Amino acid sequence: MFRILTINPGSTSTKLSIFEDERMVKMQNFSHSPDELGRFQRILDQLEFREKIVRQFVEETGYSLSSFSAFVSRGGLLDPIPGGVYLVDDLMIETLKSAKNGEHASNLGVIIAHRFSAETGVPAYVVDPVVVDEMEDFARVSGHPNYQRKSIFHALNQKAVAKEVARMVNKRYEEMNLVVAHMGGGISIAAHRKGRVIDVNNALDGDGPFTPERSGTLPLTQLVDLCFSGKFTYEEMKKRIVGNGGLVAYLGTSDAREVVRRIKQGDEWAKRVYRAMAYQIAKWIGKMAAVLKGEVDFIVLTGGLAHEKEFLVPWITERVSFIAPVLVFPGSNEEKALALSALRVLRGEEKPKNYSEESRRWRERYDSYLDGILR
Ligand SMILES: Nc1ncnc2c1ncn2[C@@H]1O[C@H](COP(=O)(O)OP(=O)(O)O)[C@@H](O)[C@H]1O
Ligand SMILES: CCCC(=O)OP(=O)(O)O
Repeated sequence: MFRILTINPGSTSTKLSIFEDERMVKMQNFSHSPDELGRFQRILDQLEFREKIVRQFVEETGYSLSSFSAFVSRGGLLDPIPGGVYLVDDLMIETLKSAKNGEHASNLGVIIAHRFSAETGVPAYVVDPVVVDEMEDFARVSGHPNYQRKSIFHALNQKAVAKEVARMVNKRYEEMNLVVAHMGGGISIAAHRKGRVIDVNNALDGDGPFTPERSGTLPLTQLVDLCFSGKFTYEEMKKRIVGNGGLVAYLGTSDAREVVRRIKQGDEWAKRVYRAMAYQIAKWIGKMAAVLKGEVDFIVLTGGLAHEKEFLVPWITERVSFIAPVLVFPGSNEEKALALSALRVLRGEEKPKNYSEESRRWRERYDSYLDGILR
C-alpha cells in the first residue's frame, strides 16, 4: 500500500489530504481570511505558517512523515512547462525561492514537499503546476511586441475536471472541446481544444474577470496614472491587482459565503458587485467560446465558487447557456488528481518528467516565437 500526502495551498485556503492507494483517508480544507494572511508582507513569508498547518494535519492522524510513500503538491510559478508529473528538484526550489516568475501560494506547497523529502528521503512530486503552457502562439500576442500573454492558471483542476467530463460522456479528453471556468480565490477561464489548453486568461495578472481577491483586467490608462501619482508604492500597486482586488476591494471580504449572507440581509451594493463578477465571468466564457469557433461540447464551472448555486451559478448560466450545456463541478478534483498521479509514478506506470529538460525545451520553442514577434 502506498500512502500519499497531498499539499495544495491556494490564495485563500490550504487543502490537504492523505490517500492510501486510491482511497482518500483524510481531507481538510483550511480557509484563510485576508486578515489572517494580511500580516505577511510576501507570500514566501507565509511558509512557516502554512508548513505548521501541514505538520499539525499529519500529526493529528498519528502517522509519521517517514511513513509516507510520496509528498505531492500543486506546483507553483516555475518556468513554463508542459503538463504532467515532475520530480521536485533543487532547480525548482531555487526558481521558487527567488520568485523570479512571481509569487503565489502554490510556490509554498512545493517548498514544503521538498523540505519533507529532505527530512525523510521520501520523494516529492509536483503535478500540472500553474505554469503549464500549451497556448497557441497566436494567443500569446498581446497587442504590443514588448508584452507577451502568459499561461498561468489552475492547470491541475482544469485538466482533472475536463478529463472527468470526458469520462462521463464516454469520450477521450483529446476528442473534446470545452470551456472550463475555475472559480476560486483566483479565476481562470480556458479553451480546451482536443486535450490542449490553447488559450486562457493569466489568473495572476490584470487579465480576466475580477475575482474574490484579484482585480482582473483594469482600465490601463487609469492604472498608469495611479502608478505615477506618488500615492502608492510598487508593492501596494501590485497588491491592488492580486490580493486586495476584486471582492476584497469592493466588499472587504474574499469569502463568497459572507457576500451571500449580506445579499440575503438586503445589501444591494454587495449584490451589485457580486452580479458584476458573474457578468465578467460570463463575458470571458464567451471569449473562449469564440476561440473554439463556437464548437463547444460543454461549459464547465468549477472551483470553490461553483458551490454557490443560489446566485453566482445561475447568473453565469443565464448568459452562457446558449453556447453549450453548462456542467457544475463544485470544489476541485485537485487532491484526487495529485494522489492518482503520484500513485502512477510509485507503481511504475508513469515516469516523472525532468523539470530542467522540459523547461529548456519549452524555452527554445518560445525563443523562436519571440524572434518572430520582435524582429
Ligand atoms: N460552500 C460554499 N459556498 C459558497 N462559496 C464557497 C463555498 N466554499 C468555498 N466558497 C468560496 O470559494 C472561494 C474559494 O475557492 P477555492 O477554490 O477554495 O479557492 P482557492 O483554492 O483559490 O483558495 C471563496 O470565495 C469561498 O468563499
Ligand atoms: C496562479 C493561478 C492559480 C490560482 O490563482 O490559484 P488560487 O485561485 O488557488 O489562488
